[in-house]
Amino acid sequence: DLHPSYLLCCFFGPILPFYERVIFACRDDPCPVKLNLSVGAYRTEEGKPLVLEVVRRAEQQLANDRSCDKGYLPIDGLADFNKLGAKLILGDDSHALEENRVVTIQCLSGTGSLRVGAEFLAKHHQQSVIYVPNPTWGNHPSIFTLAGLSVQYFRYYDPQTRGLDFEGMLEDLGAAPSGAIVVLQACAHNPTGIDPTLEQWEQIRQIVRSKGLLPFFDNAYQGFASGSLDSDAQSVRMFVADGGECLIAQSFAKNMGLYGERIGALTIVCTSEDVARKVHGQLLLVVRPMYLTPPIHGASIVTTILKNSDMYKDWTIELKGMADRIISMRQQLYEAIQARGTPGDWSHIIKQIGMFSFTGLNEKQVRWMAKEYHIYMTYDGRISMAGLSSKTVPQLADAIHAAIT
Ligand SMILES: Cc1ncc(COP(=O)(O)O)c(CN[C@@H](CCC(=O)O)C(=O)O)c1O
Repeated sequence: DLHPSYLLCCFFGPILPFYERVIFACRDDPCPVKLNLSVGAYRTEEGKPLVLEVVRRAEQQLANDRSCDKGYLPIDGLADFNKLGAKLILGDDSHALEENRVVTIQCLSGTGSLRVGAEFLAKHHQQSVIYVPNPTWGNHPSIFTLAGLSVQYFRYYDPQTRGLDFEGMLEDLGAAPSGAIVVLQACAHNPTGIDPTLEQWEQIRQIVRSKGLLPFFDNAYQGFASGSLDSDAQSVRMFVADGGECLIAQSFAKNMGLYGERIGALTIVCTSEDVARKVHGQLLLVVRPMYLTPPIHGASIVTTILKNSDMYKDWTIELKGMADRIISMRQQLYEAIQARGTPGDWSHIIKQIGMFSFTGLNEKQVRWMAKEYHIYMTYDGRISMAGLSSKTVPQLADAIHAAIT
């Protein structure tokens, strides 16, 4: 009576990526003070998931609206959601929007947006090679491979400096075949927490355009990195402003706390209105046999908030509160490590941005910390800063100090 996953492992190798094994190890750990820093989901100072107040108000408004029903949405989702979501990432003054060169369809959060975009590209784009950062979000290779694309990597992280390997990145993008697709994380890079500067983004844009590469932005953390929706959209808007094509996968999981509502959107910026119309038709042919139409509730919440200026403002305040708490956790952890005199330069903890910090701890140290200190992070040394609190910072700093010395 072998567990099904064991059988599958026998035939297909370990079906659980390393971080899911970490999550199960943490779940099965009976220690009352265990600390789970492995999943990119926001937690409050009390360590609890957060439902934004503005989300609760939007849901209340929807519940009271007797005209709301639970009928099928169109294949491309809630029209108002698509329109407002596109403006959120592209900006109110986007020329691409004014020229009707933009196609946006509601998808199943960021992951679904990436997958639908990948399936579309596998079917219609002349190049099936897709370049992703090394390292990148653990799910990217599977999403693109299963869609039929061939995954390659470009250098992104320099373990020596614990910073961006910018020269290596430019060199690898420069060597990519013309037409290749390039995945760019718009902000708050997962797992490194390292983002290019605006000047570096401009150099990336120039090489992408000059080589005729197709940018596919993964915009999972807009507003969550800096606390500003517009600042975190600058990389995307820089590319769209030049009139070229790009794809953008959008998620409201983190920035609106709608993880389980699975609400996101795929936007494709085209070179003309006519191409946009044809792309829209082809996207419907991808979605219909995949999941027919997307879910209504999450889209209704987001639309209610984005449509109402007071709710939108309240959302930006709560969003900045989440981003600021994470920034404060970075500062507190850095100071606690410094106070312990832990060997090495730990300034990357405060230089990195967004949900994650790439600590530089190796797998052996990570496993030791799990065993001896009941602290769980992904084996590549990535910690979710959102999982920390002022109370648990000392526990982590002690564990890091012990693992290093
Ligand atoms: C860069 C990036 N893109 C897309 C997603 C997918 O988000 P959606 O919920 O589909 O909108 C994540 C979530 N990565 C998190 C959470 C989940 C997971 O990977 O198991 C993480 O890396 O912990 C991400 O980090």
